[in-house]
Amino acid sequence: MTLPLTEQGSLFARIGEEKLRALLWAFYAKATADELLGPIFTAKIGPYPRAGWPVHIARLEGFWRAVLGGESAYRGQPGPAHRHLGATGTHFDRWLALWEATLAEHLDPPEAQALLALAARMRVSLQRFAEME
Ligand code: HEM
Repeated sequence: MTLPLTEQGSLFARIGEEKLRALLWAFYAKATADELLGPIFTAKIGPYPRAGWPVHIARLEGFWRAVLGGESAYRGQPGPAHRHLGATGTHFDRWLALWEATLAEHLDPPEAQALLALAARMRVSLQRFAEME
């Protein structure tokens, strides 16, 4: 992403693997319980926290490690993964609201703010893919 590498590195270093993992599980607990987002996630990944969730969260952990400057084996393509889900701007608004709430519960304000800004920036291109025919 566009933060300088040193700053990204320090973000992952400051948060640490355990907090990042706990944050992701907590976020997808909220997302799957949400009346708007839940059905989309459940249809694709299965009932939280079983079915495909441990694998999906491990994948997202790799994604966020890469974004935050940690070591990562993530080689996915987040854009295409959002095609044909039926997700619109309303879904992305809700996603970001739940992300913001989870960040506030798990991280200190500077890290929370940084992870919110990163997701808000990525939203633009992910939503473009989501709304492709
Ligand atoms: C800025 C907001 C978002 C970010 C940063 C994000 C990030 C990601 C990432 C990194 C993946 C993994 C892609 C891969 O397989 O390599 C993913 C998958 C997925 N996302 Fe999102 N996402 C966002 C918004 C949404 C929204 C609004 C929805 C709709 C409810 C959604 C639904 C999904 C689903 C269902 C998958 C699994 C796709 C599959 O396995 O085929 N995401 N997301």
